[in-house]
Amino acid sequence: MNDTVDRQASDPNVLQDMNAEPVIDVHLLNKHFGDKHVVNNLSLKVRRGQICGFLGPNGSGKTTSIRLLCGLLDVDSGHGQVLGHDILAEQRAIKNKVGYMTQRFSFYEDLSIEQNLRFVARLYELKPIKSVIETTLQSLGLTERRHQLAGELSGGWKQRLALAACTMHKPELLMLDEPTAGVDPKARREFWDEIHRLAGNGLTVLVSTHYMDEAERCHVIKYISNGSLKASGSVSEVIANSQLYTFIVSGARLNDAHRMLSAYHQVEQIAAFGMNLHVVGSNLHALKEALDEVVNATQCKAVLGETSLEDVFIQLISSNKKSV
Ligand SMILES: Nc1ncnc2c1ncn2[C@@H]1O[C@H](COP(=O)(O)OP(=O)(O)OP(=O)(O)O)[C@@H](O)[C@H]1O
Repeated sequence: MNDTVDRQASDPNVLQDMNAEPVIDVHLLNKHFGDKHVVNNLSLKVRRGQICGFLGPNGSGKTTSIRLLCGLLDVDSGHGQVLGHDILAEQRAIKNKVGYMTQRFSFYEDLSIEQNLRFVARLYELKPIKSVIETTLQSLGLTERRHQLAGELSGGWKQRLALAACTMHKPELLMLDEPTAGVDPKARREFWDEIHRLAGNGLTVLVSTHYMDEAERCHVIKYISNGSLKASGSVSEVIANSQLYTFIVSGARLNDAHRMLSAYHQVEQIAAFGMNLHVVGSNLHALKEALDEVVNATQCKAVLGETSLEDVFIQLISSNKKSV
């Protein structure tokens, strides 16, 4: 394979303009529901054309933050701009320029793709309606299925219809809330190819996901927990900043190695991956000491590997649980 293409595919930042103007630039946002502090001093900056992955455990406040940024919910405090509009005073202007795909995007199942799109086009008062629908059908490869009922579509085609519906008014910012939950890997890959194509044309995308492979396809990621930003940057920056070390352990007595390693406090994570164990810790010296003892006792082999984004997230989730 061509080296340049390969490098660009694995590092989306190669294609990024880090000097592009910020599309989301908000500071110290807070939102409570009753006595629950759901968004906690959250500051975010996302630049034009970036695909920003929004990650965090269930209930960490991703959906609520997206709704604050879209202008669908009022912030309790904080300030900033989305697409150059004040998030406190100009929510209507923001709503008009944002495409929002909710977690459970719903269609009229007994209407066709085309009829569903016509319904959305009327809501947005898009004109001329016929050509808007034709262009949308064409750009998302839906033309041949235009008469198919939405209720009969597979998960992947439903997502494509949802994407068509939330991009047909030509938003400048797309907010996608777990858009591919329950969609098969091939359809997810196609969906992400489409997201990259849209971003390549200047659309900015904020997308929440629990899938690590999707996080790795983002230009930047923001990890939140309890409504606060805990990690931010490109995938490689977030991994490097975690200062975690990962050893790959293999051998015939893997179960014994697992059991023994569990007793060491310096071993912060152990996870089985096929025929190997991934053993993670933040103190390299102490981790090596533990591994030396276990390797001697079990005749297993331990080699320093690469820390994955998943290792980092598991660490962030567990460290947050300990501090709560
Ligand atoms: N309208 C509401 N009223 C009261 N509590 C709410 C409301 N909306 C969200 N919450 C609570 O706020 C917290 C954050 O929810 P939110 O949906 O923003 O998290 P999330 O990170 O998107 O979660 P998930 O990954 O599960 O979708 C949760 O505890 C949720 O129950």
